[in-house]
Amino acid sequence: MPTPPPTPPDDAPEDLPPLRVRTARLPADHPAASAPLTDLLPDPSGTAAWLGARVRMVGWDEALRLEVQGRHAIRSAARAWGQARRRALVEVEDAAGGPAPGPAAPIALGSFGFAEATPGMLVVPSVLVVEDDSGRSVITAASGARPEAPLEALERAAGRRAAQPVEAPRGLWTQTGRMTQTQWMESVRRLIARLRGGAASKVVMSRDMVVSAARPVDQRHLLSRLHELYPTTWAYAVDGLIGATPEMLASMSGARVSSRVLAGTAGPGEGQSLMASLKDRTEHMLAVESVARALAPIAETLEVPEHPSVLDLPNVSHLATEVTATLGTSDVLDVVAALHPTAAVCGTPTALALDLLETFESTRRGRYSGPVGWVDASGQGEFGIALRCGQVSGDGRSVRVYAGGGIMPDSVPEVELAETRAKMEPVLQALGVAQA
Ligand SMILES: C=C(O[C@@H]1C=C(C(=O)O)C=C[C@H]1O)C(=O)O
Repeated sequence: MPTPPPTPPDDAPEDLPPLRVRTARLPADHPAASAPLTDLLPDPSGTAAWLGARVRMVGWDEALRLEVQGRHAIRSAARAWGQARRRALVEVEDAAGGPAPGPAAPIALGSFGFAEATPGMLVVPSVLVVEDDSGRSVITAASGARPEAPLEALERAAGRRAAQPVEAPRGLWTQTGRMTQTQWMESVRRLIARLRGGAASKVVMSRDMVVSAARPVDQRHLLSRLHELYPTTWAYAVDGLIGATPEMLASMSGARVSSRVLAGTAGPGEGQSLMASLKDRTEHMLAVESVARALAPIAETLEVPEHPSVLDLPNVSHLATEVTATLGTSDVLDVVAALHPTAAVCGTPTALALDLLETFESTRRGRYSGPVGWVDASGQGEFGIALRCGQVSGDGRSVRVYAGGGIMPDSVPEVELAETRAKMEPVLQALGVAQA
């Protein structure tokens, strides 16, 4: 299906046709009701997905795309989505059982750049299958015209899928990214010297590498492998950015928001050494403070646990703190705009860290370490931080893999490099390729 041209959000309002939406609950005896969600995706590319504990969704084709960029990108996305969702015309098919619980149609998936200059987007898929603990529903959407009936759209997708079955990538090779590992450690060493001189408290330095493939990588394979291997994370796919993040920026439900802050990393099962490490506890505290500070002006209540806990993952362990708040707003995008970038992915103080990144980090982050997630018709939603991910190129023949770590005055470059290698592992493992 053709992709509609991007809509400039600031002129999005009245003269554009409203989004039309149809939504139907998937009957329990429908074949698509029990298949793994990722098995419903029809094409090797164009995958849109969010797979987490609260809600899971997969989508394809595009009914609406709102592109944003610049200083207030996330705020303009919030405004444009506010207009689009309020004007949307929603038909609930088979409303006998009442409106479906969980997220309300229409739903957009979103992904924003780490840097202001990087374009970000909200996308409403033409077909979206949504699952929460109460069951599955199918939402179809179109701009202007009446969308296809939800169950018919599923059937058509099954035909496309049969013609293009999921394939594991073959013939992969790895290449260095913008810096070799040695160059990166040298840059970290110079940054540490600056931090010791008082230039900032913490800076999160990232690096990248490239996995190339003889034939286009099937996005469905990458997504479903990440979800299988890292089932306690949030697996996501938006516009070719595919990953499995353990870090929640903002999960909004009613006026309550929760944010899982991560900072401080060690090998799997080594959480106790993190709890005992002054360097990691300090690094973690800076990240928690940055979230608490961003939420305070918009919070009616704010709860920040005194001590972190340990999050254990197959590839690493992290110090983790769950910050919760009750807010005056109920729009997750407003909260995301207030929070990004946190010290977990940027540093402390933010402005000084950004300046030091200009000098020492050559990675073009794109949407890696930016917010990624979904927002529904009432502004509820979840946005994680796009970590443990790769950006699939337009032709599918390469995946740029990213990872970073918080650098402190007492960091050791070799240890930081090992940490980024461990953080690249999920995508490499899902693709089936060894570390360089
Ligand atoms: C920057 C990344 O991870 C972030 C940095 C961490 C750290 O420095 O200890 C831990 C978790 C994330 O907040 C990444 O995964 O690329």
